[in-house]
Amino acid sequence: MRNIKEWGFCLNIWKIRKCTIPLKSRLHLSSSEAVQQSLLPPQNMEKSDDRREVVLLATGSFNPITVMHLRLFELARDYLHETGKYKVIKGIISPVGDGYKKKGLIEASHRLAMANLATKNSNWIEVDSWECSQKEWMETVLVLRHHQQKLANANTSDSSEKVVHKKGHKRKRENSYQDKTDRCLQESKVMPQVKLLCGADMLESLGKPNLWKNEDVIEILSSFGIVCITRLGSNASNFIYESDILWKYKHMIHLVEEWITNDISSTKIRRALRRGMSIRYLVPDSVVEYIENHELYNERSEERNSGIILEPLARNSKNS
Ligand SMILES: Nc1ncnc2c1ncn2[C@@H]1O[C@H](COP(=O)(O)OP(=O)(O)OP(=O)(O)O)[C@@H](O)[C@H]1O
Ligand SMILES: NC(=O)c1ccc[n+]([C@@H]2O[C@H](COP(=O)(O)O)[C@@H](O)[C@H]2O)c1
Ligand SMILES: [Zn+2]
Repeated sequence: MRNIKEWGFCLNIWKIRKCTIPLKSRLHLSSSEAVQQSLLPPQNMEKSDDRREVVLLATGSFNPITVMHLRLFELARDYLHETGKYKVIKGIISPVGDGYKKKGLIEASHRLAMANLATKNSNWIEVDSWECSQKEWMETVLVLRHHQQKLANANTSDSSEKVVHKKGHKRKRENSYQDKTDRCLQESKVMPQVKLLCGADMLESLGKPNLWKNEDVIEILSSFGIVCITRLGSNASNFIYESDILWKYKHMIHLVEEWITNDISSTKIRRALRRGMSIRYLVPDSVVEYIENHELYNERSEERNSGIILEPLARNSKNS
């Protein structure tokens, strides 16, 4: 754990480094002169990338996963990259646990398996089973915190590995001024930010009484941020305008327009399956095959949790 003094130290060094960049022009140095004087990195060194690294986390039922769920990630990544400020390093699909008690929600093991099949060909989207392997349904803010913490842990172990490596080479510089500075700079820059990825209907659900706690919405917005993809039937920008909380944190919401509109939803996929209609090209082929092999989604599965109150509603109305 870094103490306040050390953070202050990092900040000062960062300020000093920032100041060295315009220094080059003030001193009228050529690039090679500046390199010699360590003001600029040499040409053959990798250019520094100031973009904030982002991990996109999509939560939901994925009952079953559709091609639209996968599109959300591609749209969000393109959008964030186009801002020039962010670099998306990973996408995570986190299916909700069975304790969510949504009508028609089939077992998490099947939803997880289908999501794994659907993302098999992606080199950046993965599926995480942590949320759905919990005994009880959990608030989305806890899932975001979990993944942010995981990144923080990975980051810390990365930097200790670097120290071990240096020790191995008998370069015991880790306590030196330069080393501390480099580690501070690396850690504060490298630490990626988890952001919640959702469709406009999920954003609108934030306003439903008893579904989300106000403090959770505030934490999601202020500590993580939301990337929201427009969806037919929802008006995200109007919802942001009408909600005082969302309006206050609108700078933490990235609204992404899907121009190639497509009204695919898991509800419609399940409906088609109940009616014996094809779902080919709406979900990946491997998922179609999995559904057929396991005979998922029928009249009976649609009645699962029927008459049971959705867990967040039950929990929040109990506590209010
Ligand atoms: N066509 C779509 N456009 C935009 N967002 C979508 C679309 N389909 C799903 N999403 C988003 O994907 C996330 C997971 O959604 P979910 O698993 O509920 O899928 P769904 O298609 O909405 O399913 P269901 O019909 O069962 O509610 C949510 O944030 C949802 O808004
Ligand atoms: N209070 C909360 O944290 C809260 C409330 C409602 C839904 N959710 C989440 O939003 C997602 C909604 O998924 P569906 O659109 O499939 O119902 C799920 O991941 C669910 O856990 C979170
Ligand atoms: Zn939905």
